[in-house]
Amino acid sequence: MSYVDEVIELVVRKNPAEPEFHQAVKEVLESLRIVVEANEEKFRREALLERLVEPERQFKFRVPWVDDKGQVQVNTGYRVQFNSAIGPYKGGLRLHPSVNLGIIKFLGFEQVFKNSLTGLPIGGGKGGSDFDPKGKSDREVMAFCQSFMTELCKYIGADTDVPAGDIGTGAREIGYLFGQYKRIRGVYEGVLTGKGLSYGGSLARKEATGYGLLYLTEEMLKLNGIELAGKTVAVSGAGNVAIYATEKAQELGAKVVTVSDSTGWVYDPDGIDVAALKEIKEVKRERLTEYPKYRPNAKYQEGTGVWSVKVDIALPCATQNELHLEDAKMLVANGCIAVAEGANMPTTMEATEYLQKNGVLFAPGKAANAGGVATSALEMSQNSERLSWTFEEVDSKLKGIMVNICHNMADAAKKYGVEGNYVAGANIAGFEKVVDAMNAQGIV
Ligand SMILES: NC(=O)C1=CN([C@@H]2O[C@H](COP(=O)(O)OP(=O)(O)OC[C@H]3O[C@@H](n4cnc5c(N)ncnc54)[C@H](O)[C@@H]3O)[C@@H](O)[C@H]2O)C=CC1
Ligand SMILES: O=C(O)CCC(=O)C(=O)O
Repeated sequence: MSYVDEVIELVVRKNPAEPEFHQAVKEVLESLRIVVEANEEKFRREALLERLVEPERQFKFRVPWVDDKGQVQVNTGYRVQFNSAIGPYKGGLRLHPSVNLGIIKFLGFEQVFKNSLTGLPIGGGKGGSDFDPKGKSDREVMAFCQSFMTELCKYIGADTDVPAGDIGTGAREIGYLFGQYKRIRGVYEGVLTGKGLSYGGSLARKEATGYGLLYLTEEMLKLNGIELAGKTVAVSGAGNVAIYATEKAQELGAKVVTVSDSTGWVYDPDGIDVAALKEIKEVKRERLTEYPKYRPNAKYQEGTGVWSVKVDIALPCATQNELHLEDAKMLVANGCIAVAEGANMPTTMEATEYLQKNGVLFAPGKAANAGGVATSALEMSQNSERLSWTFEEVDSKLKGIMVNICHNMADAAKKYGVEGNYVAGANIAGFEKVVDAMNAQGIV
């Protein structure tokens, strides 16, 4: 059995009931086959792949808090510190009822390669809880965040592990978490990113993942002789990534005609009204059922359906495994030319293969959504030098980083004889730097 297959089997055996983690490992290792085979003896002797798929450390803890009725609630908290070869652990905190250890591990594993691709000195980690902020009062969210940080603060710090937002963790949650860290540890430091602008946040971090996704998409199209302007786009999700992806796509001359949330989706033939979307989701925290009140031509429907619309470009920006083989078939049949992942692992492996085989340009999440964590690293730099950069400064650095990532993934694919396979290119380019740093640091 090949070394890659042995390690995939080991991961499944050692981590049963973690299907998302298996999926992420398979996707990465499959595309590293060419590189691993060329170095098989050395990698095997050094157990390189076994070390890559085993987190350096992981924490699981109780999070008790009191709800508005005086009832004690108990959630489970997680932080997985996956790999620190190239810098302090870095990655978001997800607050969603579906969170379990396997989900956090898949996200942490992806983060290692994504962070490497940014070219910045950040290792990979991820955390979160099965707490659901939806429908909770501000006081309840604060009570949860304070309890969560009371435990988490023992394991993180500006030079060790720097969490940030993810699904369910936005500016409000980051504020409560930061306040509790400072109160317990007594240090004012850049221990979290995605902070508010009045206490150490960076301009453009809020916009960064969505904007970065469009910078990379535009560059990928350009490499293939195609223009973004004038294209029709389907976006899924209606959270942080989806909102700013929609905003930037329209600024660059494309038309976004869909968004979705966990209960339904909107089709707006005139192009999504970003101001209305922000009002509904960021200000009022309402459901997308409200959208047609702002735009009478738009249609709201329960369930899923964004991938059935005829578009040139699809940007999945909601959650993992939201774009299946049947969706990929509809996109191809409707003439879609490119898919770029704003979310983490939103496309199933079968769907990805189908899209690639049918000539659709495919940018994987670890490259396409790296703008968020890259700008978090820029926030860390600003915190270290106690300075704040302008929006334009951060945005132009972000754009440079995304254009670089695009070229690096394209070049790596070409170098290894799989030109145009950006999944392989991104995995290889991310892997090479991590391996180089791991090798230099001995067997750790
Ligand atoms: N916020 C960031 O900077 C980054 C986020 N990501 C990824 O982007 C994706 C979206 O994250 P955010 O926009 O930050 O979160 P968010 O909490 O702001 O928005 C998530 C959106 O996805 C929808 N959603 C969540 N679970 C769903 C489900 N099971 N079915 C259908 N819709 C669902 C929600 O209704 C919401 O509209 C996630 O995969 C996240 O890991 C990746 C890189 C950075
Ligand atoms: O900004 C960060 O540190 C983390 C972003 C994140 O969680 C991700 O890239 O998936």
